[in-house]
Amino acid sequence: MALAQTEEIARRLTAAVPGLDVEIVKFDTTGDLDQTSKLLPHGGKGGAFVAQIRAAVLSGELQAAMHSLKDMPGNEDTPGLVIGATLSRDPPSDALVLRDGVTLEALRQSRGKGFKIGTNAVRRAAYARRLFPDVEVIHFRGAADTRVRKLDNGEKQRLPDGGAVGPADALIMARSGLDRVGLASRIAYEFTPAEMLPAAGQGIVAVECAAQDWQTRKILSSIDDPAAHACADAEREVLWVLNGHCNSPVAGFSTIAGDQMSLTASVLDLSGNTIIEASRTGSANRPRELGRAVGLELLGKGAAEIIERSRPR
Ligand SMILES: NCc1[nH]cc(CCC(=O)O)c1CC(=O)O
Repeated sequence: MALAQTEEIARRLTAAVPGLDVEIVKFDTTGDLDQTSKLLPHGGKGGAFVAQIRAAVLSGELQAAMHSLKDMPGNEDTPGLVIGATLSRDPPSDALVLRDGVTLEALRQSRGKGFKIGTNAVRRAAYARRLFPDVEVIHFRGAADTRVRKLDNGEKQRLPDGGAVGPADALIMARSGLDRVGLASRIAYEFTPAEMLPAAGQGIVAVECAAQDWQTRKILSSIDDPAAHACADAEREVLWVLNGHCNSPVAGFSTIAGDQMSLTASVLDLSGNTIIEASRTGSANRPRELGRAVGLELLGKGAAEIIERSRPR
């Protein structure tokens, strides 16, 4: 998936800047190699996948780095780096993938009783428990195609403690991720934002570069999508205000209509029993202001306490 996204950036750059020579450099991060452990020991999802690549941009070894915006920590900045471009947003929704023989109907009617849903995202797990209160959510990770293969083969997922869970009956995954690896046909159902609010930045590919590398910044600005960038700013401002961490179920999703932007964000506890939501509309030209207002409203409703309870120590 990461390679597909990077190739897309390269395609857009070559189209926008005639004569530009783009070389793609692949990184095997610790996070990629370790498919059993939870991601937290590496410093969280962002820590695992992002730190090594960022160091290469800061040292000048790379001019730019591709990130899924959703995976970039929203509660801390990397000094010296900026997001030089965000590509136009792919569909931000989460999707349900089922093994042969399972139907959405059966899941809904049973309230999930007797079924196992695989995901490693705390936000998807919390929303899954709200939608299907009796379901068992199991830890499931790996590349998108690997996860689907494990589902189809009825394979168990190994856990860091040596145990195993599964097999899964269903998975919840990003629709955009499934699209990018050619598995869109496996989408049995696409959750609406009302059912499962997307993660901040979901579906947006970001290109990061050195703040002082003006030449690269100029080149990247030619592939920047201002609407996606504004949504990214609004949604990430919520994370910033909440000091949200990678183990906290936080969602944030904005849309633009004309000169107005609407932003909804939520904070859940890990069980999905508690949910706090805030929704506002404001000027699309001031996305951070809107993000700040929504974030502060969530704090006013008690979001910080829920977030701190799930913070890894
Ligand atoms: N954590 C992995 C990851 N990072 C980005 C996406 C795809 C969605 C996106 O582009 O935001 C995925 C897969 C998934 O969440 O199922």
